[in-house]
Amino acid sequence: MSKQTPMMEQYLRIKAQYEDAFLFFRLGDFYELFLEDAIKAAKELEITLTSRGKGAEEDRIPMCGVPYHSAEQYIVQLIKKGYKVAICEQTEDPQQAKGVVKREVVQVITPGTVMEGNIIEEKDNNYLVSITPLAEDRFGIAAVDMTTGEFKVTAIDGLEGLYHEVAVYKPKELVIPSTFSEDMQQHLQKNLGVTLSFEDGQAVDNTLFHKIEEEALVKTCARLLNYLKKTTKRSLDHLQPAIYYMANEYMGVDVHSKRNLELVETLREKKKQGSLLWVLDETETAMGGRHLKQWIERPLVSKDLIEKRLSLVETLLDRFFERESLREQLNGVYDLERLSGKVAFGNVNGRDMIQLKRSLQQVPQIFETAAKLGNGYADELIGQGENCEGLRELLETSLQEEPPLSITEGNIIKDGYNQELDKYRDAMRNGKTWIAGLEQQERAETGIKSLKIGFNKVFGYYIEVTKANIPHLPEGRYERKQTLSNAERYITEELKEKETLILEAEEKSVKLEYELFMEIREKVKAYIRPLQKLASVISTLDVLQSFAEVAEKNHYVKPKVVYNGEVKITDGRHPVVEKMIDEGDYVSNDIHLDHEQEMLLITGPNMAGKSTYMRQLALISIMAQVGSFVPASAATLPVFDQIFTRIGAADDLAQGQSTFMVEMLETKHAVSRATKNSLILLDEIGRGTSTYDGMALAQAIIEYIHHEIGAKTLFSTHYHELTSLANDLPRLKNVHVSAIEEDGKVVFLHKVIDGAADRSYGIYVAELAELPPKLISRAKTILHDFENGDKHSIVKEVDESHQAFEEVSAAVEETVIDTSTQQAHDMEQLTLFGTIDKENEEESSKKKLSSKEKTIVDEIQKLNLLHITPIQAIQVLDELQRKLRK
Ligand SMILES: Nc1ncnc2c1ncn2[C@@H]1O[C@H](COP(=O)(O)OP(=O)(O)OP(=O)(O)O)[C@@H](O)[C@H]1O
Repeated sequence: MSKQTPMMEQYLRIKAQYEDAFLFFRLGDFYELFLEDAIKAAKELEITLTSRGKGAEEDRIPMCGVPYHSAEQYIVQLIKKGYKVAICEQTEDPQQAKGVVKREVVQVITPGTVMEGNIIEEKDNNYLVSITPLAEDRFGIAAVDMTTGEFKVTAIDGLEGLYHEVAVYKPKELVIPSTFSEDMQQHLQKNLGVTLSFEDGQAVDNTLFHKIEEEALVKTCARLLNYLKKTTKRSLDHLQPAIYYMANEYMGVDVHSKRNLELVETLREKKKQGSLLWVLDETETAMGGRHLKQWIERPLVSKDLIEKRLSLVETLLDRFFERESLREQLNGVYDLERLSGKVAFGNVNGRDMIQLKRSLQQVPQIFETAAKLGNGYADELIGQGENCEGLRELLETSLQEEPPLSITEGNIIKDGYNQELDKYRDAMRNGKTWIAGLEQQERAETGIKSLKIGFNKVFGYYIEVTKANIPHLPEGRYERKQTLSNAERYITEELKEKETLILEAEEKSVKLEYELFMEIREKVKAYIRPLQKLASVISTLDVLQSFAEVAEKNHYVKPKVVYNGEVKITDGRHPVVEKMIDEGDYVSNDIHLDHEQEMLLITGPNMAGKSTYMRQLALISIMAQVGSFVPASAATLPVFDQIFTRIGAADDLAQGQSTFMVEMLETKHAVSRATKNSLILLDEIGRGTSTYDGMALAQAIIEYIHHEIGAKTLFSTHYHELTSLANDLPRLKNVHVSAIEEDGKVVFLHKVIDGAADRSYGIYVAELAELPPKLISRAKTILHDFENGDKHSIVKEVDESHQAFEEVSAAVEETVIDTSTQQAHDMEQLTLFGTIDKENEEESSKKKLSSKEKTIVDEIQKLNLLHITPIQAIQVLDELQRKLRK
C-alpha cells in the first residue's frame, strides 16, 4: 500500500470492503477496474486489458474500463453470469476537490437485487431468498422480489423440504448466515445453482414484519432486508409487509414432479412452449403472466377458494362480450408492480409515469366491466382494489403526453400545472415570436431577402447575411460574431438582450421541471401500497379471464370439486399433448378412482400412451386446483394434498446419482410423505435393475401403498406378472392401453381399457426407431425363444447362438454337397444367406437338378437364417434330408 498513489490507496481501501464484487471505480467518464478484477472482467466481458503506472511491466497495475454511459450493458453481462458489481462513484465535484476526489460505493448490484437493464423477463419474478436455521432441522425461508415488492416468509422442516421450498422460487441468489458449514454451502450451490451471499446483521425493521408473530421468522426476514439495505443503499418503500404462509396451504408438488410434469417449462429445453403454463397463458398483462405462473407453482387446497375462482371463470366464459371488453381494457394496463418498484427505487422517468397514468385510466372501466358480471368473487375483488383516482388526476394534470426518456432535459410537465413554469415558458415562446418578427423587420429595413436569424449552442442567436449582401448592411448596428465561407453572422444589442432573457428562461424552466418531476415522484410514492393492491386485483382478474379464454378455445369443462376422494373424468385429454398433435387426433380417456378402486395398474405396449395417461390425471388435477377448467367432457375431482411422480427420464445424473438410485429416492419421497389424499404416479418402477429385483420391488411398493397409505395411485409396468396382483389387492384394478396388429404393423389406439395387456410390441417400437435390421431380426428370434418356454437357458443360448448358427450353416452346406458332387460344384456360388451371386449361373445350375432337388434348393434359398433359431434350423435341415431320402 505504501508504494501506491493516493488514488490507488483509496481504491484498495474501498475494494477491501467489497471483495466478492467487481468494483466499478468511477474515473471521469469511465468506470475502471484494477488488478484481479481487471484481469477477470477483461476475460468475461471481452474488453482490452491495459495497465497503469510507470516502470517495469511487473510494477504496472492491470486495468480495464468501460464508458459510464454504456456501463449498464457490461454490468448486465456480469450479473447474468452470477457475479456482483459494486458501483463506486465520485461523491464530490472534482473541480472543488482538494487532493483525491471523494468516492463511495453507492450501490451493489447482485443477481437477486438487480433492477437495471431488462434482465428479468416481464412475465418472470426475480426472487432473492434467505435461509435462517430456526431449530435443529428446521429452517426459516424468506423471499423478496425487488422488482415487484412481494415479500413472503415460511418455516420448513428438514433439509429435503428446504430444497423443495427454496426451489419453488428459482432464486439466482441466496442470503445465508456466514456460520453455515462449508458442506451446507456446497450443497446449496450444487442443488440450486445460486450465487451465495452472507448476512449476519441484527437490525430489525418492524414496520414490514408486524404480521409475523414468530420471533425466529422475523429474524429470517431481517436477514433479507438487511442485505437489501446494504446492497441497494436506497429506498425500499415498495417492499410489501412480509406475508407468512405455510407450505401445506398449497398442494405439495416437489421439484422433480414439477419438472417431470413440465408445469412451467419443458424438461429438456427449459422452454415455456410445451408446458402447462404455455397452454393456460392468455393473460393480457405482465402482472397477470407472473401471477399465473405463481398459481401453477402453488395449486390451492382450499375447496372454497378453488370454487370461487372456478365460479368467476364460468361467468367470464358465459359472458363473451364482457370478457372481450375486459381483455381489451387489461391490454392497456402496464406493469403496475414494477412501475411502483421503480418509483420507490428512484429510477422512474417521464415515460414510466405516462404508463402509470394510462394504466390508471383503464381502471374505472375494468371495475365497471367486472361489476356487470354480477359474480360474487368479482365484486369481492373490486372491493379490494382502490382505483387511485387522486393519482390519476395528478398525472393527468401534470405530465405531458410524450415526455423524453431523460428527466433532466425538460418537456415533461404540462402547461398550466405550475405558474412559475408557465411564466418561463411564456418568456421563451414570446421571445421566439419576437425573434421571428425581428427577422421580418431586419429584412424590410436592409432589403436583404435572404437575411435570417438562427441559433446554435456555442454562439447563441445570430443574424446571418451572405457575403454578397454585406455591402447592403447599414453601418454600426451589427457586431460580427462568426465568419463562414460564404456568409457572416452578426449580433445586435437588441438581439443580445432578448437572447439573455430566452436562455435564462430556458435554463430555469428545465431546472424547475426537474424539481417538479421529483415532487410528483414523491407524491406517487405515497400511492405505492394502493397501487400494489390494485395490481393484485387486476392480475387476478387477468388470470381468470385467461382461464375462461383458454377454456373456450380448447373446449374445457368446469370440474366438480368433491371431498370424498372420488376421481371421475370422462373423455379426459392431456392439455399439452392435444395441442402438439393435429386437431382431433388426441384419443380421450376416462379415469375412475374412488375408495373401492384406489389404484390402477396400467399395462400396454411401449408408446401406447401410458405415461401420457398418467400425466393427464396429474395435470387435470393441478388445473382444477388452480381454478382452471379442465380438458374433459365431465370431471369430478377431489382436492389432492400432494402429487408425487416418478415419471420419465431421471435428470439428476449430473449430480452423481444413478438412475436407479434416483428412482428409489423419489419413490421413498412419495411413500414416506403421501397421505390417503395424495396422488402418486409411478411409471415403470423397478425397470432399472434386474428383472426379479425390479418386479419384487414393484410388487412390494404397490402392496405398501395399497395397505399402508391408500393414496390414489397409477402404476404403469411392463411386468405382466404384476397383473395377477389384482386378485389379491381388492382396491387395485388392471387397465391397459390398447393396440392392435394390422397387416403386420402395430396400431396404437391410445385407448385405456379394463384388464391387462397381452403383449408389449417393444421390438416393433425399436423398428420404428430404425435400429439396424440385423439387430431387430435377432431380437425377434430371441423373443420367440422366450415365448416358447426355455426362458432360463436363454442367456446361455444367446452366447452359444453364434457357434450353433455356424454349425447349422455348415451342415446345410454339407447336405447339399452330399446330394450330388456335380450339383454341389455347380452350386458353389450358393451362399448361406440364400443368395446366388450370379443369377445366370443360378438358372443354369438349377436346370441340371431334378424337380425334387430344385424344390429343396428353392427352400434353402428362401430360408432367412436371421429369422430362425439354431433349433429351428436343425428342424429344417432334418426336414430337407427326409425329403431327399424319399
Ligand atoms: N391419448 C392419446 N391420443 C393421441 N396420442 C397419444 C395419446 N397418448 C399418447 N399419445 C402419443 O403417443 C406417444 C407416446 O406416449 P407415451 O410416452 O405416453 O407412451 P408410453 O406407453 O408411456 O410409452 P413407454 O412405455 O415407451 O414409456 C406420445 O408422445 C403421444 O404423442
